[in-house]
Amino acid sequence: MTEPGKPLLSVTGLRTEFTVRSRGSRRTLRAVDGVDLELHAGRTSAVVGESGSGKSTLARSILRLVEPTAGTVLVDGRPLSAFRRRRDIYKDIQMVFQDPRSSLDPRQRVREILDEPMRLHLRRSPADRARRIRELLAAVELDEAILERRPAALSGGQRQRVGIARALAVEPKVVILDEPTASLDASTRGVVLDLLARLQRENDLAYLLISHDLHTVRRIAHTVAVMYLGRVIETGPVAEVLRHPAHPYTQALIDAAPVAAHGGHHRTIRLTGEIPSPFDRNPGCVLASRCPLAEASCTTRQPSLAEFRPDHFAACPVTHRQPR
Ligand SMILES: Nc1ncnc2c1ncn2[C@@H]1O[C@H](COP(=O)(O)OP(=O)(O)OP(=O)(O)O)[C@@H](O)[C@H]1O
Repeated sequence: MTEPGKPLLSVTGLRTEFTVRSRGSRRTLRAVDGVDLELHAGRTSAVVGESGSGKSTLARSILRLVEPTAGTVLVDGRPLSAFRRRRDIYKDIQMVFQDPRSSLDPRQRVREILDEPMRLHLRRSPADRARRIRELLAAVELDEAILERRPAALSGGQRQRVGIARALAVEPKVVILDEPTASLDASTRGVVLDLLARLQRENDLAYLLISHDLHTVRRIAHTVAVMYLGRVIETGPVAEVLRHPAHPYTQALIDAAPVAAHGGHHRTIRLTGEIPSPFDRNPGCVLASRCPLAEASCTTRQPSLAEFRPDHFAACPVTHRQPR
């Protein structure tokens, strides 16, 4: 896809497998299956998909919270495997979590929550850190009175602002936003999304937005990758993919949240059944067992991403062939 400049984060062929006990034996579950992704300064790439599609495992693999089985991750051209200690990664890549109630230490006051990442990752004097804490509070529009409070004494929106300020404290290049507004009510959600967009512009941050919500994706993302059972099945600029979804799975996702289509037209796709167990894969397309358009070859050959329209890629030869 045409993007300005060199990528800040580049993921190639990322695969993450878990060995789990199932029906009395040890089996391998492939949660992320050959994902490629690029993030650019000042831009947001979203990853969407149903629960279980592998979005969180992808984020955790990038941060090395789980060890990937294969693939490479480069930050500003430098392989993550070359970082001596895992925590050195967090100087460059930070994460904003879905639920700040569980990701913020309930015993710490906000001042300690914001100071800790700077103590761990930056060599700054206490006076510098205190100045930075004031800057961070102003950036996320919180009052300094909040510094002496603990997370339980904050509203949901205030807690998530603290989570965002903590992520920005070390001046990272890349921020992974894992469902950043899922725990917030509808009115706070919009305010926090606007705040994230402003902070991105001001700091030239690259965001990886993990979400199942196409409204959020449409609001702040520039590009989107749709994941299903560990694979990216469609990717492209957000407006283009939402208006002209190529893959039956993306079409079904949009049908479930019609406002996100933003005036686009596509046939209505009804998938049958549930997302299958990641163990019961056929050698072909990951969607074949649920897809109304599936042909015989879909169960035997795994389709790869091919350009559907300019900058827009989809892994479905059936829709590529059909008149639209
Ligand atoms: N630590 C683990 N051990 C074994 N299996 C796991 C582990 N973490 C995730 N999985 C499995 O990997 C697959 C992908 O899960 P993942 O949580 O990445 O999906 P997701 O798209 O983020 O879902 P959600 O939106 O519910 O968080 C699922 O089948 C899940 O059960």
